[in-house]
Amino acid sequence: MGKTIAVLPGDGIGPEVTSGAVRVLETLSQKYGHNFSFVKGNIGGSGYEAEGHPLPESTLSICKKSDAILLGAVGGPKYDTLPAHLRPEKGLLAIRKELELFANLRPVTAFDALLDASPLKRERVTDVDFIIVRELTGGLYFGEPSERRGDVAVDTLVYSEQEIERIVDKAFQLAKTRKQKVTSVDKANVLESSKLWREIVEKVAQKYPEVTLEHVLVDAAAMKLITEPASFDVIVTENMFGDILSDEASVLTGSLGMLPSASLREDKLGLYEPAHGSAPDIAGQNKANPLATIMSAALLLRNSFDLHEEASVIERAVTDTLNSGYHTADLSVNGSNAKRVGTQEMVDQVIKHMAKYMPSSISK
Ligand SMILES: NC(=O)c1ccc[n+]([C@@H]2O[C@H](COP(=O)([O-])OP(=O)(O)OC[C@H]3O[C@@H](n4cnc5c(N)ncnc54)[C@H](O)[C@@H]3O)[C@@H](O)[C@H]2O)c1
Ligand SMILES: CC(C)[C@H](C(=O)O)[C@@H](O)C(=O)O
Ligand SMILES: [Mg+2]
Repeated sequence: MGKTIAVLPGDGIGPEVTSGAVRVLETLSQKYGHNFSFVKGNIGGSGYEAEGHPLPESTLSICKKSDAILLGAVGGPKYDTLPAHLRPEKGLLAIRKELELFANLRPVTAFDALLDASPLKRERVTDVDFIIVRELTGGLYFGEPSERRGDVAVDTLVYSEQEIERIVDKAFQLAKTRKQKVTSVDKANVLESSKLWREIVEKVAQKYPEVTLEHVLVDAAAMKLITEPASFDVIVTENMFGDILSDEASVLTGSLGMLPSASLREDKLGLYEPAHGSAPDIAGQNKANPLATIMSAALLLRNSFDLHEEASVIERAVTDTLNSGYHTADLSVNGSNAKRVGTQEMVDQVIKHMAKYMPSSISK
């Protein structure tokens, strides 16, 4: 199958981790005879440096012509003095909005090899396997006005019924294929937008009688992620709550470098990126954990290309790599087989472990 993947490395560790994921995808493309082609585009601070804008027109056009998008990360202190509309993060928000990528899926899985890498007790993180469904194109990030008025600053939190309904429906659809439980997170004791959110969740839930629904206020949800993380299946929430809770949830897996994500819309085009940022503190040092981006590539194969076997080759190879003791410096792994390696060596190990699950010659 000829498929085009737009690759937007971005800033900081973005280029290091995306190049690793591209090597993984190239290996699969070759072994399965898929003929993937990769087209690079600029985004974020590097978009501004190369083309004067954090989301250049050329990048948007490449993405619109592609079958899927793989993104690294944007941002960094060297861009802090840019005017607000040229900041790297604006490029990321703009691509999500322009392409209507309203559903951000962030799976949180505790790997056996990393149960002691989390600061929580291993009993607590054993069996952690949930997914955060974060609304991605509404809420405080996009509401107008968002401005300064003298010594006052204003941001606006807006949600329409339709925006809530489509993300909540996505969450229930997913729950049907998993453990049949949805936890809706809001702040309905205070916010009007959350009251509407809860009403719509109740309405959508009626279509899915087989799925158990619970409502949890966001402050309590932040606590429960630590005290009862294995009790969750699908968590659905608005944009900013989802942003904050997903970084918190990453700690259960051992590192922010372990959390992949898929940003989806109604058709097959999707944008796949690690949940982490550009990690300026370790950029360019071959220290970044590439697994979140590699696992995002697996989500790309599953969601945009329906290549489930190929996706599971990646997922099994990641598990085997970790089981063999290989890990990057962000993961505290101490067993007798522990081997600390750099970004590129970690990618090499994943590719090595993929070999045993792939056909030895081109089969399609
Ligand atoms: N999707 C994105 O592009 C995205 C997401 C979050 C933050 N950002 C941007 O990134 C910049 C830095 O933000 P931050 O420092 O708050 O968050 P960050 O996620 O970049 O880093 C937080 C901490 O986690 C570590 N870390 C993150 N990813 C890692 C990986 N793959 N391997 C090993 N360690 C990793 C970093 O070294 C750092 O100590 C900011 O400009 C921010 O706006 C971008
Ligand atoms: C960089 C920033 C705009 C972004 C967000 O808040 O959505 C990031 O934190 C993320 O989680 O993808
Ligand atoms: Mg975030």
